[in-house]
Amino acid sequence: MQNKGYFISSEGPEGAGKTTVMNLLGKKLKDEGYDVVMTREPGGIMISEKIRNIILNNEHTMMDSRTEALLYAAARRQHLVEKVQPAIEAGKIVICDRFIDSSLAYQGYARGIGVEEILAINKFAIGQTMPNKTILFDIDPSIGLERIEAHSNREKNRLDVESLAFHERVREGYLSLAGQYPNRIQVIDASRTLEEVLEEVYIVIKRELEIIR
Ligand SMILES: Nc1ncnc2c1ncn2[C@@H]1O[C@H](COP(=O)(O)OP(=O)(O)OP(=O)(O)O)[C@@H](O)[C@H]1O
Ligand SMILES: Cc1cn([C@H]2C[C@H](O)[C@@H](COP(=O)(O)O)O2)c(=O)[nH]c1=O
Repeated sequence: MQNKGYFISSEGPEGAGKTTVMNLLGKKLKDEGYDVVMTREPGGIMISEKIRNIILNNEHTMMDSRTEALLYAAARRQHLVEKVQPAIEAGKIVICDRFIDSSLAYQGYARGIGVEEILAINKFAIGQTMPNKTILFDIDPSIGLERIEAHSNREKNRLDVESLAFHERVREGYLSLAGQYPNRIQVIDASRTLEEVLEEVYIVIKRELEIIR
């Protein structure tokens, strides 16, 4: 019998450690024999990476908030149909760095467009496909931004350079979503060491995988 596919998303403010931890998790699961696809939003496939470059370009300071929200949704749609859904249907585990909750937290809450409106355009984009489990890396945004300053060699993008107040609203938005969807969204304290965070995420995901397989 073919394995059932499983869809995991990781979420959280800038510099929370999502990419680092989920890459290590993906590697651990692959070593155990799981068929894992690592991907990210916005991006993951050519068209969506191109949209990513438009959204995050520091020169695009004039971008309207609703244009931004629609571009994220468009990138999500293409990535979903081209990469995520086929992998899930083939019985793979998909680990996606950010998904719909990023739009709800960043565009819905922090930009102030409203969660219901962002949900509506995203329902159009994704239909019924939602993550089975979402790991929310919760951290004080000032710590996350410090981590990026201190260690990360990646360039700061148009969203990174928003005010601290913006990033604090992002965090509040995420925590509110976690309250609304407690079965799907698992909050993890991401301010701890890398090893501690990885261990907790691993335990959560293994428990889920053992239930479905
Ligand atoms: N638990 C941790 N403690 C200290 N530093 C960490 C921890 N986790 C990750 N880092 C470091 O913090 C920086 C940001 O991590 P990472 O890129 O994984 O975050 P992210 O949540 O994916 O960020 P973004 O969404 O902004 O791309 C990296 O330099 C990484 O090595
Ligand atoms: C999917 C998605 C992302 N964002 C923001 C969040 C980050 O600031 C960037 C992506 O950069 P990362 O280094 O890959 O984390 O985009 C958003 O505002 N809305 C979204 O839907």
